[in-house]
Amino acid sequence: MTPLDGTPVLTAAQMRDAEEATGVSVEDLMHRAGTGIATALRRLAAGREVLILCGPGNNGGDGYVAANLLAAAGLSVRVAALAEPRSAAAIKARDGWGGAVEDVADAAPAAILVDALFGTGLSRPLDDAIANRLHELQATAQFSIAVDLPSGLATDDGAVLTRPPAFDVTLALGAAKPSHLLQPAARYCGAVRLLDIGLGAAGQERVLAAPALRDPGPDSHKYTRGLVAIVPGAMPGAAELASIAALRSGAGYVLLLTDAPGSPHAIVRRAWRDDALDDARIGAVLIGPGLGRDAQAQHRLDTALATPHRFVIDGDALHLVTPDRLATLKELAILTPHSGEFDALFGTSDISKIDRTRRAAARANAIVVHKGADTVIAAPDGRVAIAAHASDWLSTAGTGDVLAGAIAAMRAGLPDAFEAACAGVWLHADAARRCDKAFIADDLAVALTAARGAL
Ligand SMILES: NC(=O)C1=CN([C@@H]2O[C@H](COP(=O)(O)OP(=O)(O)OC[C@H]3O[C@@H](n4cnc5c(N)ncnc54)[C@H](O)[C@@H]3O)[C@@H](O)[C@H]2O)[C@@H](O)CC1
Ligand SMILES: Nc1ncnc2c1ncn2[C@@H]1O[C@H](COP(=O)(O)OP(=O)(O)O)[C@@H](O)[C@H]1O
Ligand SMILES: [K+]
Repeated sequence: MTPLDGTPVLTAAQMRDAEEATGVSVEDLMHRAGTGIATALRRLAAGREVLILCGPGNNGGDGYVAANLLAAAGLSVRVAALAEPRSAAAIKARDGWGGAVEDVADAAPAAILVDALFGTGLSRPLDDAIANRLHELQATAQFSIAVDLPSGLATDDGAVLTRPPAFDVTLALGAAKPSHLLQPAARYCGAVRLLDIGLGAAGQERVLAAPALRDPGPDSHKYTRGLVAIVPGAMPGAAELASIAALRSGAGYVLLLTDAPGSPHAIVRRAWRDDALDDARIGAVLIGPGLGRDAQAQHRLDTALATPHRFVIDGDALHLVTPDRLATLKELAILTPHSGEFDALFGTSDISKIDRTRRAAARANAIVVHKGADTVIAAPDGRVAIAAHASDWLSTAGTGDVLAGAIAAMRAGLPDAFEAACAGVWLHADAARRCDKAFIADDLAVALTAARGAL
């Protein structure tokens, strides 16, 4: 049982290919999966009675294998099935289970509920009776665990076919799947842990991992640490938040282009002029937070984009550019749209958030940080990182400005724009986890120092 950070994310089809590529039989893979599940369950159950619900496919097969191993280890375990197993491997797994098989419809509850009904093979909504029974048994359990995926979730796009109960833990077999991370599905998974079954798969999509950042050394000075220039506009508070976030993420110098006074004093303030960005020491320019969408905003944006800097483009600025204009920038820009800004810039579509974000990155030749409770980061070269859920308390004004500042600091210090975007999203999420409920964006910006300190 390991955390998902940095591991590949595979669709159902990619899982099948990866399983085939191992050359290992379905039966042996099922044995590996069942062994991993049984090992995890022994720890999670801590001696309490376990009820494993087995479906007709290989997910159910995994459940039978685990049940058999747990019983052999002396644990109190019962099995309840929906229907007869269908695949050869699942039939063999059921035959290997020596105990009784109860009917899910009238099985008595247990302290530990294990959902091995459906995994990556679910193709349509569950029958109401099955879904209701799953909810009843989960509600009376002390602890609930889903094998591979909570039954009712689609695998590839975060869709909920039938609403499952919210599980405490989901054991992802072989690799994370998009629905472990994408909403609305991800909220039903609880803590997701990976069980290794020996797949060698590595696609271009990965779960976001902690960045490897270098601390300053004896030769460092404020400019080598990265100079971030921030272009404010109609709502100055947003640019102030971004400035604090950039400093507290480790930027050496933050230049806020305003003549309005403010704190902290560590922020260098200078009035905007059309030549304010003519400084080769500038490592990244952030424009968008609180910019407004008036003529002044458009002028500042056009003036800024005419310079050869590395840009982080957020908020209002995303309404004042086109993908075509972005694609002509000299340096790879980082765009940080929330879903409304994303739709305005790239249009709406039904495909998964991962595919939409990847296409947008290719279209604008930019790094796209598609925000939300399931932030997806994509690069034009095809790399994709998906952030594990951070904190629902991030849904408060100004947290996006903080993210933009953190990313700008990373962009000023790192040559690879995708890695910079990933590092900023990681710091922002970690800062949120360090804050109490009902934190405000100012607290989040301050918590970036601790998040940076933990790396
Ligand atoms: N294929 C392999 O080599 C391995 C698969 N593993 C397990 O197998 C799972 C995938 O196995 P399967 O492809 O058999 O899929 P599932 O076990 O998810 O079940 C699919 C079966 O249920 C039926 N079905 C789909 N939706 C239904 C619905 N709403 N109501 C009733 N029946 C429905 C399908 O027709 C199919 O027979 C993975 O999630 C994982 O748990 C592991 O054992 C590791 C190895
Ligand atoms: N429910 C949630 N769970 C986790 N993160 C969230 C949630 N809602 C919003 N966020 C994050 O909070 C930030 C909000 O940004 P944004 O919508 O631009 O806000 P603002 O413009 O007010 O700063 C983004 O980083 C987003 O990913
Ligand atoms: K399941």
